Amino acid sequence: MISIEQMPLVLQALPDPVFILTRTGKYVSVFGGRDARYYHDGSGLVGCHIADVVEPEKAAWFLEQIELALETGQLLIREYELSGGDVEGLQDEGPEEPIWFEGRIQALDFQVEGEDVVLWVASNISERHDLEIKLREFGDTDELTGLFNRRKLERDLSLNHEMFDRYAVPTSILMFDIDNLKRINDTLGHYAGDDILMAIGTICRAELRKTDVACRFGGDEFVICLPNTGLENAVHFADRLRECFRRELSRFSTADLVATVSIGVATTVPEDRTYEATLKRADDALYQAKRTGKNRVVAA
Ligand SMILES: Nc1nc2c(ncn2[C@@H]2O[C@H](COP(=O)(O)OP(=O)(O)OP(=O)(O)O)[C@@H](O)[C@H]2O)c(=O)[nH]1
Repeated sequence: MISIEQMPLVLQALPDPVFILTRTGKYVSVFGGRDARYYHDGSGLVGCHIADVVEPEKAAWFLEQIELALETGQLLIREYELSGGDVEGLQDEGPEEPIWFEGRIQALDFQVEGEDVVLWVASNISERHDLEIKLREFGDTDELTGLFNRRKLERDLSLNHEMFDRYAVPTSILMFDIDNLKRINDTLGHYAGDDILMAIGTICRAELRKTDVACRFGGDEFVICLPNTGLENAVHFADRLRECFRRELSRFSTADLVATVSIGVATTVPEDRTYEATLKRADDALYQAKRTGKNRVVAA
């Protein structure tokens, strides 16, 4: 057993910093943080309030988490970014660059100066965070829309083409492109264009079946793969989707600019030797939809 006198030495030796914070955000104590590769020495914060040393938006977020931990009594685990420069009162030791932290926050069963308190353990997870971002790049998801990316689509289309060759199960492909996005970007700004792309993702998630695969093919072009669906049903669905986009995207329209989509539809036929052939026919149909006035569906 270690003695009560040894306890402070143990706490000081902890690699991750441990804060005791009151409900109103006062730093009552700071222990540990000995891993100087990762942390600024937080000892200068004792006696300060979060709101006095951290910029207002972040301070409000910290106070919310403390409140939640006290209310629920549960262990809260939160990720956040903070750099030494975000906190006044830190000495100039520790890393310069912003750090991603995992905070583990737990209510304590005692009060300090008449206030409820929490224990806040802050671990540096920057390396893990960078790795997660890299993994996402190699993954199947398009970051902006949350839809699948081209890599995933091509795998699925290839698999579905095999199903067609073996069992004659047809797959339909919808290829669509936002109308007039260039002018919308130029008029309303690139962020408005991004909002439209994100709205496309949301609509697809709401309208598609679990077995359908929607992906951002690149830029403002999207592809939806409908397994086990013939041409007639695919065209019917495409038209419903086109109308849904027209309705939902109307909030981005101005007097002389409408955000709609044009859709080309193709279904596997025996002449399609590879999925690329079906995709090419969908692309040609999309081109026709654009040429004949936009905001329409054309079947290959
Ligand atoms: N905001 C935003 N715009 C993008 C993104 N990716 C591509 N674009 C823009 O989308 C436009 C697509 O070009 P086009 O398809 O030729 O232009 P369009 O105005 O949609 O023309 P039509 O398709 O003929 O209606 C380009 O101006 C790109 O810069 C993106 O991630 N965000």
